Amino acid sequence: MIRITGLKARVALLALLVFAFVAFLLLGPYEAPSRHLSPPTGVGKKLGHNSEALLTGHAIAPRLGNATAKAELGRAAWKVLHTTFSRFPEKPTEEESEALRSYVHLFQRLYPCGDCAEHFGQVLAKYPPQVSSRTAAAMWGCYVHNIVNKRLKKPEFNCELIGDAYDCGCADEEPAESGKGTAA
Ligand SMILES: Cc1cc2nc3c(=O)[nH]c(=O)nc-3n(C[C@H](O)[C@H](O)[C@H](O)COP(=O)(O)OP(=O)(O)OC[C@H]3O[C@@H](n4cnc5c(N)ncnc54)[C@H](O)[C@@H]3O)c2cc1C
Repeated sequence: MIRITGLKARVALLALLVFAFVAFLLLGPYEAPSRHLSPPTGVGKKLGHNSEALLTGHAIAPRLGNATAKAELGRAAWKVLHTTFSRFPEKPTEEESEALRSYVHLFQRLYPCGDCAEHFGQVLAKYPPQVSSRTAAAMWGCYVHNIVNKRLKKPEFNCELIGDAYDCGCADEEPAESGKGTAA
């Protein structure tokens, strides 16, 4: 047993006990922190019922919101890719062909959907980008998109129609303004 002697030590001990008692009254009993982080006040309100999964790092991919975002991203990405091919020169320089090859490989590496990017990487390894001409690039793009379609059990696209399918509306010449140059 510890014996406390001396007036100063007793006063210090008393002060410590009073402090602990006041702290208990103000803060309540001590709780060991939970292994799971709880959302900071207000976060749950903003993020809805997924907030816990988001903060603890659990996958939220199976949820509908995420699947929808993945599909939207895919549609937009394919559109950019196919339209890029449709605007590529029919007779590219070596440097232009190299630029397209790099673009496709970087597109794959940086694609924001990780599992999509991983699978597309395997497709690229088997079927490297065809960059010798606009037609070659467009047909290649159609072919690899069909591989992804097949994997996702989506219908095959008829690649003979690819030529008309991707007109970005970004013609080189500006359309003549109506009324411009006409007699008053
Ligand atoms: C590189 C890449 C990899 C992907 N990998 C995955 C994945 O692993 N898992 C996943 O869930 N999602 C993946 N996606 C998304 C997926 O491919 C679709 O974009 C998404 O599911 C939406 O499909 P959708 O039916 O609206 O049509 P999309 O496949 O997005 O096609 C959009 C439009 O393009 C046209 N089209 C269809 N096929 C072709 C073709 N062969 N050539 C030219 N035009 C065509 C059609 O008009 C179609 O409506 C990937 C997307 C990209 C860009």
